Amino acid sequence: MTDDTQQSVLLTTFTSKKKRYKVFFHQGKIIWDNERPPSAQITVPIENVIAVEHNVLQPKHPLDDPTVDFNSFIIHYAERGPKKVWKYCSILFCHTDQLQVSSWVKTLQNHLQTFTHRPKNLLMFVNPFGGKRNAMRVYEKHAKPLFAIAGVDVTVTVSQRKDQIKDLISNHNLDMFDSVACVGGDGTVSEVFNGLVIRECRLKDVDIDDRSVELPRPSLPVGVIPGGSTDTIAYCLHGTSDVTTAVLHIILGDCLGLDLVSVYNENRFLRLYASVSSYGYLGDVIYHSDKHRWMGPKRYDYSGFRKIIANRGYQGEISVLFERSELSQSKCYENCVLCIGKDDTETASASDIKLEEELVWKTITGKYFMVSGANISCACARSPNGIAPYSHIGDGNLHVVLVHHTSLINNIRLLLRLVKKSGTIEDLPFIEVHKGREFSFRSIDKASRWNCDGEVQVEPDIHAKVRCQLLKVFGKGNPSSVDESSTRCCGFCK
Ligand SMILES: Nc1ncnc2c1ncn2[C@@H]1O[C@H](COP(=O)(O)OP(=O)(O)OP(=O)(O)O)[C@@H](O)[C@H]1O
Repeated sequence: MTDDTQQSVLLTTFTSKKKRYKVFFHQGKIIWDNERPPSAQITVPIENVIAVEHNVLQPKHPLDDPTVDFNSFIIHYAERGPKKVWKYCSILFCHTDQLQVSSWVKTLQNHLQTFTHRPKNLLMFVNPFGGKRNAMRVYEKHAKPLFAIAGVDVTVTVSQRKDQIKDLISNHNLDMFDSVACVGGDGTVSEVFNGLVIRECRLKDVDIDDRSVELPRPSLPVGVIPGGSTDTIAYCLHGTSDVTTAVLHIILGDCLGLDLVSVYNENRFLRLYASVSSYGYLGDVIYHSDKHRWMGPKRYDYSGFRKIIANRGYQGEISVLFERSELSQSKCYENCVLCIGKDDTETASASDIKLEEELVWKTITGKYFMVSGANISCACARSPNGIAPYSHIGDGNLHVVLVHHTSLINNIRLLLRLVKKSGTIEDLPFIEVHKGREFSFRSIDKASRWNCDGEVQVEPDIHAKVRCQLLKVFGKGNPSSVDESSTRCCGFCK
């Protein structure tokens, strides 16, 4: 915000729904009294305002044109509600003096124009196949009207096949867009992320199969609107899988740097993932449940039950490139200092040089129920703490979670712990967690598959490497709720 816009002051008494309001605008905040008792004030930071416009009166006769009412204006804004959910709000103010109204409209619109980080031309992908197969309805009902109010020009593409989104993004000219978004589950988000990075490598002539190269950062930020079955990525970015919250974050334009993990076999690049790659139990579940998609999200319960009974453990050798520093028990919340510290490329590379010296490989061999490389906590509505509660979205590390082969009872304890609000799976005695930058896995004996962002990856022997904040995503991060911050607060985020 420029100094001029920061300094502007407005004070006018307006009417709204036959009630008089003293409305004040100063230092980037619009303030008015609450309509209903208790008589508190409503304060809306200009950063949360979506649009300001003169009111348009709808004609009494359908054949007449709507008319602009220069005596009233509407402020459209976003407000954080309870349970981490944001909601859309609006208020209409009227005044007998048109000059008063136009002065407010002009001043506020001038402020909004300084928010150049907000998307104007958005490329939107909708996956009609994922989740409950209602992504198009979700878009039409919850996203389209808000984008229209915000004046975002949205170009919608409905995917027709698996990998189409990835192919379109990686091979087409996207110069006319300033951002990309999707409505879908983790598989759809993963296609968008993979498409953008593959495209950037093509444009910058970077050999993506060479694990040692720095992968170039795509410039377009990505919006993630949940429309799948688990929606882990959306949940971890916003602390909720509420659609309106995700849409409002795209409109408001705040961005976070998200780590991505690149996965290779011995010779070439396989894919990038954003949430988790799991071998063993969850690999078996995704492979089995993919054949029962007709069941919808219930397929995970069905396959989960079948595969927990059938699990006999998988032998494997895991090597982790890890930091000597301790595994910090800090959760990743909004304004997380640990992630913000990695935001600046220069700072990141300086600390990288320092840390390179402290990085060491360790190798562990054993029999496992499940092996996971979690890039984020992987919390979702079903699992409020996720598989790796202390994994951060942009700190350049992943958490390798090893669940040792044990009894069926213990496996069930693990699943119950995953769905519980309190406690984490790390408290269980048969779980081992290693924080690292890279890991590789080699299967011994009978092999399972990997479940990468909810997609089947058939090659068992892989190498995975975290790419620190490779992408910008729309969001503010997971807001900490009172009970969470009072139990185990992030030492870094405080
Ligand atoms: N039109 C389509 N027909 C068939 N498959 C599609 C189509 N569009 C996208 N896909 C594929 O659908 C798969 C599932 O999508 P997605 O991951 O979004 O939903 P989900 O699996 O229900 O959700 P989640 O991953 O959150 O559990 C992805 O692999 C995606 O590539």
